[in-house]
Amino acid sequence: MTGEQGAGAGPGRRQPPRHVVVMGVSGAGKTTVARGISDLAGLTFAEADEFHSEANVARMRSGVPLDDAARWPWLRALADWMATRDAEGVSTVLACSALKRSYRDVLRQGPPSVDFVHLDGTAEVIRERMARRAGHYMPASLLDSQLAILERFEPGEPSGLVLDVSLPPEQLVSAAVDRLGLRTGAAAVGG
Ligand SMILES: Nc1ncnc2c1ncn2[C@@H]1O[C@H](COP(=O)(O)OP(=O)(O)O)[C@@H](O)[C@H]1O
Ligand SMILES: O=C(O)[C@H](O)[C@@H](O)[C@H](O)[C@H](O)COP(=O)(O)O
Repeated sequence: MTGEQGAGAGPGRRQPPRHVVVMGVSGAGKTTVARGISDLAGLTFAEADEFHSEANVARMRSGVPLDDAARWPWLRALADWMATRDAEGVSTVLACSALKRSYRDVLRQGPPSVDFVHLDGTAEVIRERMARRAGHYMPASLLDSQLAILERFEPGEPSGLVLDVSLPPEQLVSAAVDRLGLRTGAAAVGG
């Protein structure tokens, strides 16, 4: 599906594309929720993990956390991806850790506007999910370093939506779509 429908485009009533980043530590449910938003609201989905260099993936696989220097080119590539889709009139939803304010600010430099949804929850719930998840390069041992650097939305930062990871995925998806006003029908009517 493309973002045109999700953006509520109609003849003479074209809405600007929307860009949503579902953020949080590894295992929080970003991929699950971002895919659900894509399916429900018609935004084009991307997985930020797929933008990492081979060197970054090898580093995480070996249990060494990324540092800022390893993340800046990755974040700029993600911002560019959103900006390019925006220029095409396509709305997007990205699953991306975006753990620090400065990382989110790089993403905000891409398209004209970005909405963040933070999937926040306890280390216990997330650790248990990571342990059960099969076939992913990210070792559960890196969760501690992710939680240590996580910066929640700060005063003075453009506000974002915070959702509790312990809710079922469908509830998280519909809460995000409703609260961000992404429902295809609603957007078209409002358009
Ligand atoms: N809200 C949820 N409730 C229960 N399990 C979930 C929920 N969201 C995701 N999961 C499961 O937790 C694991 C991690 O989810 P995933 O979407 O891969 O997280 P992330 O992309 O943030 O690393 C997966 O096995 C997924 O099926
Ligand atoms: O900045 C980072 O350290 C990585 O991007 C990291 O945050 C991300 O979580 C991994 O790529 C694992 O992927 P998942 O978040 O999908 O588990």
